[in-house]
Amino acid sequence: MQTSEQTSQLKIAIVGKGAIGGLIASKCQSQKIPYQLLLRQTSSNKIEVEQSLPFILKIEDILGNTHTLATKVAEIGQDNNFDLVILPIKAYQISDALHSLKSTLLPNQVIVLLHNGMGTIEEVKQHFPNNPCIAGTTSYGAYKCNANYVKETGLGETHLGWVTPLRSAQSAKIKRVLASLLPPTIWHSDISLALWRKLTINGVINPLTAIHNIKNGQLAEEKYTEQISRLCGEISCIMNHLGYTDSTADLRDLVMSVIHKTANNFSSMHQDIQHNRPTEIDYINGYISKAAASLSLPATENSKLCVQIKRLETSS
Ligand SMILES: NC(=O)C1=CN([C@@H]2O[C@H](COP(=O)(O)OP(=O)(O)OC[C@H]3O[C@@H](n4cnc5c(N)ncnc54)[C@H](OP(=O)(O)O)[C@@H]3O)[C@@H](O)[C@H]2O)C=CC1
Ligand SMILES: CC(C)(CO)C(=O)C(=O)O
Repeated sequence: MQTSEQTSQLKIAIVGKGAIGGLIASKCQSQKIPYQLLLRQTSSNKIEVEQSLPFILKIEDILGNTHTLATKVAEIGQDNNFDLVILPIKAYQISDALHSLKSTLLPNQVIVLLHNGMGTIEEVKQHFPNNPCIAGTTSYGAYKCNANYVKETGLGETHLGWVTPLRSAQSAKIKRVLASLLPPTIWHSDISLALWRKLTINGVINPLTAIHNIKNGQLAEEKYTEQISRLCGEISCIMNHLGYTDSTADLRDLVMSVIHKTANNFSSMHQDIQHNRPTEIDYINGYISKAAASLSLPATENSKLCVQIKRLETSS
């Protein structure tokens, strides 16, 4: 395959046509970065995927302006004409997507994980031990109104870092391009710390808002204070064993600041439960509980939330 390494611009592939994927596509389009969507066939894109026709995606930006994208598409696993592939999909969807990419992905192609939760880096290392890999997290907000319409609901920031580095001049170019997609972008030499902090935010806000059927801001009420502290305590203990210094108070302050900043949001897990969709609980509190068990540490509060969310998933 001819990559664009020595020639012009990087070519980007985006897996799916979801909320965050749609936002990234619109940023590629506006910055004239060559990109395509890698889709699985569904009733809403069967013709485009089968006949490689452009997929029409409308993006409403934060100012309310609508942009119509006619995006190039390919079926996931059928095309590898790109330098890096971004996976802005749910954590529990990563395994299937990696499986689809397995037969076509070349060892020099970069994998970019961009989702809530943790545990998928291990899946990438298992399936693609030689591929360069970047992991990240974003606090941008986007909502998929229907199969072809994505609304940007909040500007945020993006944290990225190499988990398996690419040792070539291409690396700086990749960093530059990714930094322009969901800015501002903070590059980390150890992305794990940023991922643990985001995991803490999602580990507290997401399950509690889903269980109590409330907006993020309602978690500032005093009746949740002790439980939030206990959850942060368990996570801080794990992080300290992994060499990070964040205390219970540091994590609680971080979570409370996001509760205040996103007071009017319904968390993604709240929305998943309300719409009878699977949640990312296994990759959030489930990951925390497993990490605790592997270090022989307690995670009673996190495990309890897993059980409660699983119950809601099966009853909805
Ligand atoms: N939306 C938001 O505001 C935010 C989301 N996040 C996180 O970002 C991640 C992505 O979220 P979001 O964009 O909302 O998710 P969406 O559910 O909107 O999008 C997921 C997309 O992935 C596609 N997909 C799933 N599996 C595959 C596969 N095997 N092959 C090809 N395509 C696949 C889906 O395709 P199909 O259309 O075929 O179902 C869908 O288009 C999540 O971890 C979320 O928690 C983080 C911050 C904010
Ligand atoms: C930060 C937060 C909690 C914002 O709602 C989020 O990431 C989510 O809902 O998944």
